[in-house]
Amino acid sequence: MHTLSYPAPCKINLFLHITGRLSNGYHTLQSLFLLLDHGDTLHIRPRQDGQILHMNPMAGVPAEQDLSIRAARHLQQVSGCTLGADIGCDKRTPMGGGLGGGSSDAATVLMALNQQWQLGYTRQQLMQIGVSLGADVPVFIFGQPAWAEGIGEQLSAVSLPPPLLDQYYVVLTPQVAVPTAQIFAHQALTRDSKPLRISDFSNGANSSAFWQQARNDMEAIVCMLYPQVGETLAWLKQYGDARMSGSGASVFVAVDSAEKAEQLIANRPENTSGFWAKGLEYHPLFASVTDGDQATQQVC
Ligand SMILES: C[C@@](CO)(OP(=O)(O)O)[C@H](O)COP(=O)(O)OP(=O)(O)OC[C@H]1O[C@@H](n2ccc(N)nc2=O)[C@H](O)[C@@H]1O
Ligand SMILES: Nc1ncnc2c1ncn2[C@@H]1O[C@H](COP(=O)(O)OP(=O)(O)O)[C@@H](O)[C@H]1O
Repeated sequence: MHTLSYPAPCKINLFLHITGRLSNGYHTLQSLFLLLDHGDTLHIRPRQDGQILHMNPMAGVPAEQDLSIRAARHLQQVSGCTLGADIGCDKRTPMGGGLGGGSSDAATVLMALNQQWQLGYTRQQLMQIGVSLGADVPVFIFGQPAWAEGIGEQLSAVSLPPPLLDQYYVVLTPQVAVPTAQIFAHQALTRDSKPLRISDFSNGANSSAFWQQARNDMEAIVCMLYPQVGETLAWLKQYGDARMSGSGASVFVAVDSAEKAEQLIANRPENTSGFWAKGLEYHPLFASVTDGDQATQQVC
């Protein structure tokens, strides 16, 4: 079989509230995830000998630790499949940027190999397989704008009002990698945000009242520990209601035209990388996974 190419879009968190901490150290949160039409491309070809190999490992990420390789090995293990895969990646999503690049790579590998190895797992099953690789993996398999609870894996589809889907998201990433675990572990992190109800969003997504109470609880700590993030955020706030995505370091703002987005990218502060993108209603691989309750029979 030939090598096939698959997109791995990035995400932004339109807001992120931390509502508590579990006994295993993980945090309960509420967030609104939006996938963007910008991201990595994975190149995947099945192997008959069962090996799973990375064709172009990234500097600083040994193949064994790469989430795309870990996803393929995990899927092989849980399915008992004897096939392997060659995996390559064109990396465009900044690493450690709060844009879920690694998690999206993992999700894309799970969806692609589910097809190539003819495993027949449903969306729900693949999401369960994905969550053990990272809290952010299921949302990419879910594949739609999502209201997230639990550790980020309990997902409900939300229809975003047209302004949120039609806008142009300008995303800037200062040259600093923020370790997610460090921020979640910080003693000064807000962990007691009052839970919102999904109906607050469904009824109020168009109102400024909803957005005034929707923040990113990790933003203050990240800006304190990594001043470049605070500076980039302050710059972007000149142009709208800018926020940080996830645990940073990326920050974003929505503008209403591609021209404005281009202008912001062209004038962005030194030592930042940037791109603009639009929100996705569906992950490009959404239709490749079935929603049925039962998996179809495995042929691997
Ligand atoms: C903060 C968020 C928001 O979308 O995204 P990123 O900024 O990483 O993209 C996610 O919750 C991150 O998800 P993900 O990056 O998959 O996290 P994991 O690999 O599962 O966990 C990394 C570490 O973060 C902490 N962690 C993660 C998720 C969570 N709900 N509570 C936590 O306390 C744990 O200490 C864990 O060891
Ligand atoms: N395929 C991958 N792409 C990006 N990062 C990866 C990948 N595999 C493992 N990692 C590791 O995961 C860390 C977090 O990466 P990433 O998912 O891009 O950021 P975030 O969790 O902030 O959204 C990286 O710093 C890197 O060490």
